[in-house]
Amino acid sequence: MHPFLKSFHYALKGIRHGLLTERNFRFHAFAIVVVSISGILTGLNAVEWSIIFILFGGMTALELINTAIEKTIDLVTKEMHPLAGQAKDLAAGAVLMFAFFAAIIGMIIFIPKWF
Ligand SMILES: Nc1ncnc2c1ncn2[C@@H]1O[C@H](COP(=O)(O)OP(=O)(O)OP(=O)(O)O)[C@@H](O)[C@H]1O
Repeated sequence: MHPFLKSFHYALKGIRHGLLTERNFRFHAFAIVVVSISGILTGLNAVEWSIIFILFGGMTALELINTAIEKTIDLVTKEMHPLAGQAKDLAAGAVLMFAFFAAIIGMIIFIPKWF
């Protein structure tokens, strides 16, 4: 297989693994479907769709990175260690920060169109 196709294949394997095993990733995938249907029904313009797609990409990418960090820490140590806990909490905090601001942006885009 061509090296480029190989990396693409591994990346798809990672996304598939996330979908099959990570509850949070499945939640984000579900949210993408719900927001996309709402966007179609609401009638967003090109700029609004572009912002929404950036949020979809950012949110799912961050969730996958968070999972990768969790797995790396679990590989490095099975012991309880304050640094391991902090690293996991920081990665989870990064996801939460993005999700919080994504929700605010979503409200800024959708709410004025509904009322
Ligand atoms: N090796 C460790 N040392 C210290 N604290 C840890 C360690 N592993 C996990 N923790 C603490 O427990 C929390 C939850 O850990 P972890 O995310 O691995 O469990 P989980 O509940 O299975 O998460 P998820 O459902 O997202 O897979 C971490 O955020 C961290 O605070």
